[in-house]
Amino acid sequence: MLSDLLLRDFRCFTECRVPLHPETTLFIGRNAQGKTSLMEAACVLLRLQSPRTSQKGELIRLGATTMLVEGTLDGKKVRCAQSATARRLAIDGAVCGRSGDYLAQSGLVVWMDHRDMNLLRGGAEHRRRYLDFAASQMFPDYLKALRGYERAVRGRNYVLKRDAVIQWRQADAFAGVMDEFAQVLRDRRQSLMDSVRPHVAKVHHDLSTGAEAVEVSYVPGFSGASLAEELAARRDEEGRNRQTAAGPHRDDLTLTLNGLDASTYASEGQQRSAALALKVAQARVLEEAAGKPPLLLLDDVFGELDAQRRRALLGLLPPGTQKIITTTTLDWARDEVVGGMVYGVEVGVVKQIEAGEIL
Ligand SMILES: Nc1ncnc2c1ncn2[C@@H]1O[C@H](COP(=O)(O)OP(=O)(O)OP(=O)(O)O)[C@@H](O)[C@H]1O
Repeated sequence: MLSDLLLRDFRCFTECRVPLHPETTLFIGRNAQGKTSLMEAACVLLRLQSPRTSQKGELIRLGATTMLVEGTLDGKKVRCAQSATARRLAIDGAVCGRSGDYLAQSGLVVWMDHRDMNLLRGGAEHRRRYLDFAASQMFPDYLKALRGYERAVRGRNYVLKRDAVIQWRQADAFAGVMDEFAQVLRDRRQSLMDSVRPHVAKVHHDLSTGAEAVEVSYVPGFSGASLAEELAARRDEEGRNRQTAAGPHRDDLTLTLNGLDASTYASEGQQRSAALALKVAQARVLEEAAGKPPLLLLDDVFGELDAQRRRALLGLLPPGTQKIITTTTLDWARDEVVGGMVYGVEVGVVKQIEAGEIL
């Protein structure tokens, strides 16, 4: 459990310390007051990544040079300080030189927001990000394979584009490096989706009327035993297109509703339920893997749902899950957050709201 959070020079916050509730912490405020930034800080602290940006400099408050996020996780002090070029991580005062060591000890996270609809409607990169966010929390070797693969495929694409006559020996050398990483990524993503698939079907069944069947499948971006061999066999195509034709960077997920493509066939409400089901399934699978539920970060999700689906969603989350929720309106929350902590957020300042003020 993350029992408190300190932000210094993070986004619009100069300094802010917030005790968190073991179950439900709610941040309420108008748009652009800093609600999402608070949750983002929790995500950066536990996973060293933001679901909003890959540009680390964006997290640092304008005018400052370093940001700090700190918290108490299961009794341990975790700390992430970052400038535009360097990052310092520490657990209980001991510096962690390698992010892998830090991540192995920091907590698990599932993030849900309105952009989850992109899992259905958006390009394959959104679904690959879903795979990466979960798989990197389940498999210790995943991030190393992902970073290694991404570096190699970037290098190979550069070689394919660079010269009028392609230097195939160089391209093949990169393919050799990609091959091993690609096997790891495909195995882990397949194994993740084997665990996720039954949960998605079940959660979606419970969230909707029960009459619709949702199925999710993993579609690897290469099919044979060796990626290098597959690329060698597609040399003509790569020569024409000047980019790497196969590999995990082409992986995707397909979602069907009653056997039909959910991205085109499903209604908006059905797509929303399918996206929620994917995220709840992620939480359940992470809990199965770790033996304890992840921290759930729910950014303005509940306001968009009708009361029935809201209750259904809350009931489907792993029991005892710690949740941080943001909302612009308390209308829906009066019943659901009884017993939790509620904070008002206004231009980077956070103030606790007492129960009497809510009701
Ligand atoms: N690096 C930064 N330095 C200073 N301010 C920033 C930085 N990055 C973002 N902001 C500002 O922080 C404010 C809060 O943004 P945030 O997304 O957290 O708001 P929010 O309350 O979640 O809004 P919404 O309800 O619209 O999602 C915005 O005005 C944004 O422009």
